[in-house]
Amino acid sequence: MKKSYAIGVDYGTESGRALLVDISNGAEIATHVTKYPHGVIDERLPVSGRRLEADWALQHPDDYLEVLRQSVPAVVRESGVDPADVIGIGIDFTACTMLPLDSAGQPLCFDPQHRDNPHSWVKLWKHHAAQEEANRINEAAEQRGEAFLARYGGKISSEWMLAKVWQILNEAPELYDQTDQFLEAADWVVSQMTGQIAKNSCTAGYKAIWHKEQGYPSSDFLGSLDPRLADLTSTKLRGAIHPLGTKAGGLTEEMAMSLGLRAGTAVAVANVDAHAAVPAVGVVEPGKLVMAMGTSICHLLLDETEKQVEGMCGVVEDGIIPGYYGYEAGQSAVGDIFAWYVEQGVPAYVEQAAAGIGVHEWLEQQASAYQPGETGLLALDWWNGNRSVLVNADLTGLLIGCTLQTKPEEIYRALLEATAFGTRKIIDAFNDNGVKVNELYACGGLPQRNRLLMQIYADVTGREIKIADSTQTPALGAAMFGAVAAGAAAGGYDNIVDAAEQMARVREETFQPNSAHTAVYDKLYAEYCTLHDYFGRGANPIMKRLKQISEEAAQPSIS
Ligand SMILES: Nc1ncnc2c1ncn2[C@@H]1O[C@H](COP(=O)(O)OP(=O)(O)O)[C@@H](O)[C@H]1O
Ligand SMILES: O=C(CO)[C@H](O)[C@H](O)COP(=O)(O)O
Repeated sequence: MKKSYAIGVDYGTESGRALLVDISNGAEIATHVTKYPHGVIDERLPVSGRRLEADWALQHPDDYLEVLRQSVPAVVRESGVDPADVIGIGIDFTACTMLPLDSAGQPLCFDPQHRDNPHSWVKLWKHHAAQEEANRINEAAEQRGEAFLARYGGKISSEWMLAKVWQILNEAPELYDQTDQFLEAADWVVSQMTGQIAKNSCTAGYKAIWHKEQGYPSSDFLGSLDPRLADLTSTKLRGAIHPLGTKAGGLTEEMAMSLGLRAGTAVAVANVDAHAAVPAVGVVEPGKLVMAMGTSICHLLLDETEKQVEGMCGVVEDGIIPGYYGYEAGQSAVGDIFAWYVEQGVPAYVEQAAAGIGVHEWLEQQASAYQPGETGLLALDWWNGNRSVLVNADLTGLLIGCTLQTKPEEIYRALLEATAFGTRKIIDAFNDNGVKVNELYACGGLPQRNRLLMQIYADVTGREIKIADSTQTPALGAAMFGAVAAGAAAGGYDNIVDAAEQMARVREETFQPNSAHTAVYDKLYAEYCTLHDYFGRGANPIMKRLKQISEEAAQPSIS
């Protein structure tokens, strides 16, 4: 029987990767990673070298096209598959990662006239400089009793479209005026593949406060924030929004040539990275929490009903799997915290000792020798703010319990544990509000790299954790949506549930909680909750004040 293939392209924070899979069984035939040439732009703008303020995180849109140009031909070449047998392609992306476009659909930062303006570039999901706008949106929505707020856990995040758009309007009104459309980078890349914009319901629902029946927030509400925003959704956020699995179009001749595929190959509307991972681990029903664990963690869960959960990022009907309400929560930094410690925190002797195996691996080995609680350390995992349940990017990290005897591996262990406590907080919030979490599934880079981390998560949450078989789970999910966009008649699938049945897999080995460890972690978690509430909910916002003092002292030069 003739084989059909699909390609999934996963756009992460640092790199993009393409995965070519066999549609009949999900077998992964070839994969290729392209590091973004400009990486995360958080210090200086490309070309002009202009300095950025704290909390900025930008990207270069051409880096996304570079991933297509490099990684797609590479997987076709390596697999030896006939391009005619590649019937669908899907992409998933970090979100809200957004950019301003001109009337030809091109990024404003490509225009030499605008490129020295930081607001003309892609604002990456972890750009947190719109916290002021997020706070004002939340106050106004609460005062007016806006119904949408409850769907987002009571607070809109600075990571989202409206906060980012409003920051552009506030700080660069002339650039706002020059913008024809603000688009998720995910939708922009699809538009470059197909020659037309087809916005997806996942980013719109989770990141742009769009609702299937109610649409966007009213122009009355937006106008109350700023009269210039009143027509935002009918102008700069205009455009039909399509359900996941929809075919956005076919590859253009030019794109097909550059990718080494056939013109007209079905392209699916884009998806969010973490959300694409859910069907890729075979989760298509309630009760199973999927953790996409990498730089950050996104927690995804399905349920039959729409409930209010404190601090969740959002609940969107059909947002992950059609027919269910999809819930998202998250931690804004996880792997990033460990990376920070490895890069900024360890003494030279650790680097020397780890020379043969890598610093993460050495620290993991050493940290494994400790029992839960033995280090006497406790940390708050807010190195990049708190996305759930406090939804406050002004919060910062904390480590207590250090003595003159504290060792680097103990700090590393405390950081691993802190992120696990952050996840437990999220699980508790779901359970307490009637959205049941019975099983845990993990995917992303971390479960493959750090066994101690996964055991700590099992112990802290008291739950078994199943691990994705694929090392490229979001890309597999994106490829599955590519197969759905192609349709069963063309050799793909008619819906994502059918695709998941054939193409998804988890490993046989799971991480089981150790009940003695869980008992100790219960005590530490109670202490974590005390710190969490004191620094995160208390009337005394110490962390915010420290940030203000630091910003005043730094006197940034951005205009
Ligand atoms: N052995 C390790 N233990 C813990 N964290 C690690 C280890 N190796 C890499 N990391 C962290 O994993 C993160 C990258 O995760 P990955 O899933 O590959 O990327 P992304 O989130 O961009 O998709 C980085 O933040 C890195 O610091
Ligand atoms: O908010 C998101 C999804 O909703 C981001 O896409 C996500 O947190 C980025 O993830 P990572 O870089 O860890 O893959």
